[in-house]
Amino acid sequence: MKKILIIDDEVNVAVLLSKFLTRNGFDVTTASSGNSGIEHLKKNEFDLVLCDYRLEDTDGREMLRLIKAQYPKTGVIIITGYSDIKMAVELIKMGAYDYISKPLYPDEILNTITKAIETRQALIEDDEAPTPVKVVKKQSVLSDGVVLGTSRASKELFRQIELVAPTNYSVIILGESGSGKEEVAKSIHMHSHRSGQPFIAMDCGSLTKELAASEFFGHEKGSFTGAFATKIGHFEMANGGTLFLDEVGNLSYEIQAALLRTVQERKVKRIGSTKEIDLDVRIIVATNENLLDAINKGKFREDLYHRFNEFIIYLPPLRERGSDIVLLAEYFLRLANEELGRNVTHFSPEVMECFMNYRWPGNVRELKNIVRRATLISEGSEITTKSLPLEISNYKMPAYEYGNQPAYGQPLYNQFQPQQDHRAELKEQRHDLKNAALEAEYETILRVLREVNFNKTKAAEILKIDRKTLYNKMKASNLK
Ligand SMILES: Nc1ncnc2c1ncn2[C@@H]1O[C@H](COP(=O)(O)OP(=O)(O)OP(=O)(O)O)[C@@H](O)[C@H]1O
Repeated sequence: MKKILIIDDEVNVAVLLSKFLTRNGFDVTTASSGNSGIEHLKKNEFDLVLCDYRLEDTDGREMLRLIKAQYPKTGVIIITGYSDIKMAVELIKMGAYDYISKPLYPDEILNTITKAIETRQALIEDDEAPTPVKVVKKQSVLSDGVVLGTSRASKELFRQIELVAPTNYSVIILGESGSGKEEVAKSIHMHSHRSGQPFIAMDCGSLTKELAASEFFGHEKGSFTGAFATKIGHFEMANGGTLFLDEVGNLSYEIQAALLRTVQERKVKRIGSTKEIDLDVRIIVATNENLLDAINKGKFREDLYHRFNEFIIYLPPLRERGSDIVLLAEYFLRLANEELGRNVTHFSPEVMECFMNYRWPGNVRELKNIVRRATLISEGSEITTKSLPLEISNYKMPAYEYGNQPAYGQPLYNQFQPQQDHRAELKEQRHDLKNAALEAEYETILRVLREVNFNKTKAAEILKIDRKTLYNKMKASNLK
């Protein structure tokens, strides 16, 4: 039986917790002060200590320091009366397994305790003593296939990811389309203690009203016409891990209400089932629209917004990320070479200058795409301006933005230089009809996306397809 020590000077809380944990199969000891807690620690070996932050004779930080020094394999969870992200991060860095704030939810406590004990067990088996919490890697370029960038904006972004990742806070990521919001969400997940659990991404923009509930909560076979088989919802799939809701502002008001209930109660019921499933899911949402505006217009629920708004990350557009453009372009060139079996080694200085000047309405997604196409159609080892679409190679910055110095070390690119569009050549490489049709579809989608600044809702309208179809086509042709 696993042994837990509760240190809390609020006797009612200690008694309630002790009864609840005993009922759930733990061997519980309580102490009403730091000193008596220390006495218990000297006499018995505990798997876990649940320690209140404010104690009459000491505080949670001191207790944590002492336990980590003298009983390094005992897990510590700190309980506080209010939620404070800075303190949470500090305690976790000092070696606390987690930090929970009052009011205490039984399921949350049980989940956290179980995980803390499992982690301790793994540590004992590996015969390792250090903190079970993963520390975010401090490298500046690549982590998990994500270019972290070296611009000031990227460094600040990284600092925020590092701050929030180890906590259980819900996060809102704000940023233009294609700026890398999903990559940020993945980084948060990968650097949290949930990294071994699923990361499930949902594009809320492509959910139809009819299917949304089923996608979120799942359904039982036969629960409505068309429910031919049991379906597991995204909440259930993400259990233990992170659920990422992209373009959350597009959800209907009704589904927002159901979402709020699920998040508050931490339980989910498949449609057509009476069985409640306990949930331990961290939620990260992303949006490229102003949710406060949506709240004012009655399109987004304020209570749901506050549930999500425990931490906000603003992701700057690519045009504001200076040196990152070079790093990203070089990274995408490597990816494209691998994917297409090419050996293009570098960009000409003029290309880099175009990249630095262009406004990138489609952000990182557009850059990735442009580099991939240029790699495909380039003839030698260098990507020159001939391989860029005219709108990029001919892009001229407004004079007030341009300044007098070349941006990338070499003479300014002459915008009147004759341009050759190699897309015709690319088409010639495609011999069969299916590829030609796909190529034409790709060109049309890309052109429309550019026209509407990569707004997928508008693009789907112009292309006369629904958002889900657009989303799938973008994914299939590597535009996503
Ligand atoms: N820092 C990065 N490193 C490597 N690839 C990146 C980075 N940021 C974005 N990308 C790539 O750019 C593309 C767009 O990124 P992502 O889907 O995360 O953007 P988004 O902001 O979520 O877009 P949307 O608003 O349209 O959902 C993806 O292919 C992604 O892999």
